[in-house]
Amino acid sequence: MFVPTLMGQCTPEQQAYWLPRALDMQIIGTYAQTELGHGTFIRGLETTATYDPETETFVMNSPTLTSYKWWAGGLAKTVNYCIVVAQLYTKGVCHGTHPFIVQIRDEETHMPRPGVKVGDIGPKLGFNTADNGYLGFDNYRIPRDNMMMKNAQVLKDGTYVKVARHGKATYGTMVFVRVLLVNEAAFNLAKACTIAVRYSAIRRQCSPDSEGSELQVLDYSTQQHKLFICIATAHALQLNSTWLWKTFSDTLAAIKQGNVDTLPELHALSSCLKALSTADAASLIEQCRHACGGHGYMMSSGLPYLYAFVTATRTYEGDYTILLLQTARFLVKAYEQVEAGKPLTPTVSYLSQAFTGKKLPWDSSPDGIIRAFQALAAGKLSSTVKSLRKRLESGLSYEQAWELSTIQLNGAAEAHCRAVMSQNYKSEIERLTVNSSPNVKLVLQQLYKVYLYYWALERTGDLLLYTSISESDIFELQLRYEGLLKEIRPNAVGIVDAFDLRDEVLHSALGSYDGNVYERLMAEAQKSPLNAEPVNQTFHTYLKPMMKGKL
Ligand SMILES: Cc1cc2nc3c(=O)[nH]c(=O)nc-3n(C[C@H](O)[C@H](O)[C@H](O)COP(=O)(O)OP(=O)(O)OC[C@H]3O[C@@H](n4cnc5c(N)ncnc54)[C@H](O)[C@@H]3O)c2cc1C
Repeated sequence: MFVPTLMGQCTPEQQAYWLPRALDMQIIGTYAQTELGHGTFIRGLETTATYDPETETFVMNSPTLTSYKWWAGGLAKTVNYCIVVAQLYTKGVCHGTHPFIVQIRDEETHMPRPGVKVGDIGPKLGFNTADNGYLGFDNYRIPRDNMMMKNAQVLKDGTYVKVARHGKATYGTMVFVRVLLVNEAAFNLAKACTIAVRYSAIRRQCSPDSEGSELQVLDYSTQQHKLFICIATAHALQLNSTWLWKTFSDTLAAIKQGNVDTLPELHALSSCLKALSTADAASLIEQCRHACGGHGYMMSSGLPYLYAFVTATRTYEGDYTILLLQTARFLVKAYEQVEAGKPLTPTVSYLSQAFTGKKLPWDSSPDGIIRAFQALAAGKLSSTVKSLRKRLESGLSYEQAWELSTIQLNGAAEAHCRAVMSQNYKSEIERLTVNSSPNVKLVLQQLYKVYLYYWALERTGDLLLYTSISESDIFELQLRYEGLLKEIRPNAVGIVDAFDLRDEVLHSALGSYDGNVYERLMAEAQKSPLNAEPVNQTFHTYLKPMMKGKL
């Protein structure tokens, strides 16, 4: 976030000074926005930057305990500079939050500068090799030029000037980081499925008949149900991240031509894709861990580390719920546009279905299922808007009615995102496999079908509400899904090998290419410090005295 923010929020002159220093690692920086007391509610941040025209400096202060910056990566011990988001005061007026470049440590001695209080926030669920830190200021002065002045400036005499431009630059940093996160979710999920699928081919457990040999656990239908959706989702997320990047580039090109119409759609898409991809990846990595039984609980499996890493991405750079609610705001506006007979942008054009007054006829083909997901999203949105309006009619304010409807709004946004992801996944596979061999095409089609069937079966209640699907259709779909798992099984190891992840990258005793699971588990166990001596001191200090009744 440090470098992208320098790119997005600095004037060209500021960039010319700061970017080379950051890119050459002459300075190391982080992005400190979140405080002990506020994360999501950015307007509630309490750190202040008060301009003093006498010295042409900003005076940074942390007026309360809750105003301390909290969480920034590398802040505790590593970085010497920091982008700090603070409430800007000049001429006695608060102009809201703005970013500042703040030197927090001496460039030679690395000592914290006088007036800067910096430290480590302590152990976390994961990320324990990152020194996430806290930061407070006591009348700490920074030069006026260190305000990042692309979007607003404070002149030497303290006059505040807002630079009129639309949010292109801010969108740039935000969407860039979200594309990275969707991509990273795909990459980490691919690692987890490689580990779990390879291990499931090595692991044998139980035998269907008392005489027969034990089965590879990958042969069990329930194991395939746990794992093949993980492979399909890793593909879906990867393809959606490249699609999002392309949509972003197209939007930037349109903005250059003066057309900003698709900006709200891009914002809505990047919000829900970040939310869903990080949440799906985290829960499916946990599913991969379940699929590896007890050994999956070992740190040496690599899975706990992957889970701890990815589950944090659901929270940072926009919490899951908050991002879905942002998408929901866009969807409600789109719904109102359909009502008013106005045209819609491409990813929401399906919403017009909500106004037909009929259930969508069920069609179990892949395109039919995608249309059903769209009908489901349109139906959910429509009933959410009804709830919202009912609450407004009862005399509540818009914000009160909105708040009471947020559970449904989140559901509608999730359904919309699932429909978008499904559609992109299928169309990207079709586009990319035009010249592929029939066998490659077949396998990739099987995987997107797994994704579609899996989510249709997960949402049968909604499908019954918004499409004409019947009990026998669901029964039929379930059988097709189970049949598909059996078709994928012979290729499962080959498909995860195709992620082409080296052992050094997987870092897992269970998932190495050679399949020497038990040898590697034992070798890792030997590294435990407890195995360094035959008798541990605690025996003499505590156990023996207790056993001999002499404690
Ligand atoms: C590993 C990690 C690294 C991080 N790195 C950085 C960093 O480098 N720099 C930085 O500045 N920050 C960083 N963060 C902080 C991160 O950005 C915040 O944790 C995140 O923005 C959420 O804010 P919060 O923790 O204050 O949660 P809160 O905003 O307090 O949310 C708590 C709960 O309340 C819900 N909630 C909040 N507001 C609403 C609302 N209006 N409506 C409905 N529900 C609501 C949320 O959904 C959530 O469930 C990091 C966090 C983690 C975990």
